[in-house]
Amino acid sequence: MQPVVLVTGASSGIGSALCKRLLREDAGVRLCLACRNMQKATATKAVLLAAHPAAQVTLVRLDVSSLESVLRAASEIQRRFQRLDYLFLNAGIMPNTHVSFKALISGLFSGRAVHMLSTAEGLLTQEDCITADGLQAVFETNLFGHFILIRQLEPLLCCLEKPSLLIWTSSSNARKSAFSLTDYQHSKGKESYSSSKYATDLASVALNKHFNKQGLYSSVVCPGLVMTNLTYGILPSFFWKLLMPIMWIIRFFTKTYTLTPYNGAEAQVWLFKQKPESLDALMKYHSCTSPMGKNCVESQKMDVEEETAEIFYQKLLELEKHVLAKLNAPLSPK
Ligand SMILES: NC(=O)C1=CN([C@@H]2O[C@H](COP(=O)(O)OP(=O)(O)OC[C@H]3O[C@@H](n4cnc5c(N)ncnc54)[C@H](OP(=O)(O)O)[C@@H]3O)[C@@H](O)[C@H]2O)C=CC1
Ligand SMILES: CC(C)CCC[C@@H](C)[C@H]1CC[C@H]2C3=CC[C@H]4[C@H](C)C(=O)CC[C@]4(C)[C@H]3CC[C@]12C
Repeated sequence: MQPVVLVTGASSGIGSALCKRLLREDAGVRLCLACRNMQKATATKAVLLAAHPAAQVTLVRLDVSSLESVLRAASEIQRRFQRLDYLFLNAGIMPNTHVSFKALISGLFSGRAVHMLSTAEGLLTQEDCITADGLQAVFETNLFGHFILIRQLEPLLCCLEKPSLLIWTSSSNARKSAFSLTDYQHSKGKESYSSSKYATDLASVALNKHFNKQGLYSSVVCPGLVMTNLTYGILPSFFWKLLMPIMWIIRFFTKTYTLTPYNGAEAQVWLFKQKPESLDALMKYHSCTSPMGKNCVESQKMDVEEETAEIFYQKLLELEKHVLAKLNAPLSPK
């Protein structure tokens, strides 16, 4: 039986490149693109089919920042498929981002310049907003909408005979100090992106603890710095034009400047080829690119305590109960 693969945020950037690469790896995969914008999704599907005319590619409408949309998409997916082998939790936002040029300039002359340029530590702040569900938008999009999707799709994901794999797109911008268990939606701070990506790392660790015995595994990837709509949104386009030659030079100092969506998807494609049971729950898998453009995957231990991951997981379950009750929806599908 050909594997069934669902990719959220497949309509552009890393998600779209991932879909192309998965079909190149195995033209028989049954790909489902879960996207909020069906026009963009249809265009991506057409590009995929142009390269692989016999491929099985379907679309499902999914807005991870709307719980109603997540529930609707989950029941549609359950209607279409009997199981899911890989679930790529890739959709994400980094809205209204400001760069601290003061921190950038002083950082460039410090011993931590390369670290700063690969993690953006101390450089970025975001203005977040509240969704129609009453949740912080970055938290709901990057983490919680995906968490509810997983919970709703449990019947398709949990099978002892044939394990399934969740693959979260995290970031090297994920930072423990940006996250707080008492404000896990990051309503009070200005680093909602860092916080939400650290939250994905915690969630992945906790999901492994709770679901490995049911045949479901979870992993985290870092695509590196990739030029996509998300990054182009940070600065005006003329700035990026000026910066591009510098970005290629920075590649000589760090492997994390993967720059193209194709390169950024390296770790996701690598995970697709691994046995879920063979992966280490506490590792993060990084896409890396050499100055000459050669790709590889490197693993690094996450800065996560299992106890914190468990407390956070219990908080997510509480929030799930609360929001589903508000929507009159059952906790898990029949
Ligand atoms: N670019 C980078 O340097 C890095 C990116 N990442 C992560 O990679 C992931 C992909 O981002 P990237 O490819 O860079 O950026 P893009 O903006 O190109 O892609 C983001 C994707 O997520 C989708 N999306 C956003 N919000 C929602 C939503 N509410 N519901 C459903 N889909 C949504 C977008 O849909 P639409 O096309 O409709 O906008 C798009 O397909 C993100 O999680 C990002 O945080 C991590 C590290 C580095
Ligand atoms: C090229 C430099 C001389 C100037 C560029 C300054 C900034 C605009 C960028 C420097 C570091 C960049 C980032 C680093 C990490 C990325 C992270 C992994 C991610 O998930 C999203 C994008 C990044 C935050 C990215 C954004 C632009 C920089 C801050």
